[in-house]
Amino acid sequence: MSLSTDKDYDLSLKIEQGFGPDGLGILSVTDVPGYSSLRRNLLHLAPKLANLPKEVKDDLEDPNSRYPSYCGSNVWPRSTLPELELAFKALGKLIFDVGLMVAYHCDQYGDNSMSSWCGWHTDNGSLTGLTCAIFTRDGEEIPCPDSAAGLYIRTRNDQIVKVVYGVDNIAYQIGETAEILSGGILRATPHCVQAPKGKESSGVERSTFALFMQPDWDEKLSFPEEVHIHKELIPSNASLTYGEYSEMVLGKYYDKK
Ligand SMILES: O=C(O)CCC(=O)C(=O)O
Ligand SMILES: [Fe+2]
Repeated sequence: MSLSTDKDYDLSLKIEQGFGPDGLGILSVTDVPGYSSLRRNLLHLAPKLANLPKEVKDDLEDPNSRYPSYCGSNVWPRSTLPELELAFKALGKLIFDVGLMVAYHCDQYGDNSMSSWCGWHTDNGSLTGLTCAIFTRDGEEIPCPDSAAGLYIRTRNDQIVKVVYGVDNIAYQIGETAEILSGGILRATPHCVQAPKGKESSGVERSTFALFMQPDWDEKLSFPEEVHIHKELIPSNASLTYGEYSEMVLGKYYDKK
């Protein structure tokens, strides 16, 4: 695979083992211009830093940041090893730039392309009734040009499955409230909608109808001990009404971004 970029790199990605389900989860990138010398420059400064007198090194420590804190200010040995800052930043920037290119290639395996029309989510109510969608172009119904497009769900054992049902069927999907009310026996169905891809797909529209069924606004929900959804929002042994629960979830999506 080769990584293309707006920069002047022509990189070949040497995949030792893929990132995929059977891979080791690591890959190596070769032939990055400038990398060898930046690597050597920085790594040879490490023993020099380690061999500085203890009082100098103590000054470089920041216990308040718990040493690796992400948001603390950097501390550089500017008077004793001035070249370290530049070497550190130069190598870091290069690894970051290449990492962005790797991330771009990873995106095709992630949610980004799969959930292109509607991102992964679970519905908030109890059950969602869904019609089978129609596809149109300029108002005329057409067969969907890409058989991979449409609704996908994630099963309990983490399989991604395309949902197929007939035009005369109504599909019902489990929502979060059914999970709560059933004490976790039913599980809210994670789902997303993938847009059609390819040349044939330009101008294609998809229409469907989703009917969300939900408890009364004031109905009390008692949450099971173990909640799988929105864990961070729900205090333990919570007793909230459906309305309070819905407001909390909507707040998470819309207010706290
Ligand atoms: O478009 C679909 O088939 C599903 C829509 C959906 O997930 C939703 O509206 O919550
Ligand atoms: Fe949905």
